[in-house]
Amino acid sequence: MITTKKITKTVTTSEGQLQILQPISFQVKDGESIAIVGASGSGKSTLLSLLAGLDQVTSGEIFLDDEPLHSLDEEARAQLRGAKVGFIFQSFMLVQSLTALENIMLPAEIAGLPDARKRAQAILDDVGLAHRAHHYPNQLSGGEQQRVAIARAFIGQPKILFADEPTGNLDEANSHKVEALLFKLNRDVGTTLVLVTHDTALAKKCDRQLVMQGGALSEPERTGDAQSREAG
Ligand SMILES: Nc1ncnc2c1ncn2[C@@H]1O[C@H](COP(=O)(O)OP(=O)(O)OP(=O)(O)O)[C@@H](O)[C@H]1O
Repeated sequence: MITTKKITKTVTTSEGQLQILQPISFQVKDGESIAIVGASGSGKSTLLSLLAGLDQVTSGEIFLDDEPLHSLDEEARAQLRGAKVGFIFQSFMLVQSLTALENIMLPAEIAGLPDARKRAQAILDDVGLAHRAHHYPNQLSGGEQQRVAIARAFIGQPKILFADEPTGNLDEANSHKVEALLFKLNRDVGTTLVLVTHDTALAKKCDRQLVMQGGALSEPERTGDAQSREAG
């Protein structure tokens, strides 16, 4: 689903060029769940932005579902994101002037999918919030807002979902609900999951962890859960 070949990122600062990602190569299989972990400033969010096509690599190659992201311009990357990619952010990023239902319908309407309202209602039901359809984001708790954001990300049935600290703003109970939902959708819809997280419990539930250190990837670490699944 994702292949990166020696991707790097260099930014221009007032003190000159700064390489924030060293050459990084790895693969993510179809349907896999991956946690990108590492200390603050190690380059996790930068890597996620490149993988999701939100930003462009300085050098190297990235293939997303066989499409060469590195050679696409912004418009083509936006088109690819619209067709195949879902996003979830720590800060939910819901449109405050739209209800929960309308927020979920929005990407389906933009994509011109038929029955946007019906689909949105069904998925709102899936995330356990049918009774909140006509509430605005500021009338919902953080956990509820993140479940709306997950519903919005999944309405287009993305092949791959990127999440930056999806449980970062949530208490333990809500984190568990959001986690359960992400892995349920990963299983049921077959969506590949790529998460950046500081939450070690969430990272351990993924098939694999990619550990970032100083802008580079240290050896991928096998998770206990994945190993015991294999053993069992
Ligand atoms: N546009 C930029 N200009 C200069 N430095 C940058 C830029 N973007 C990122 N950096 C630096 O690159 C490094 C990696 O940043 P990044 O946000 O990817 O780290 P992170 O691992 O996601 O951190 P955190 O866990 O704190 O969110 C940091 O030292 C950051 O300050």
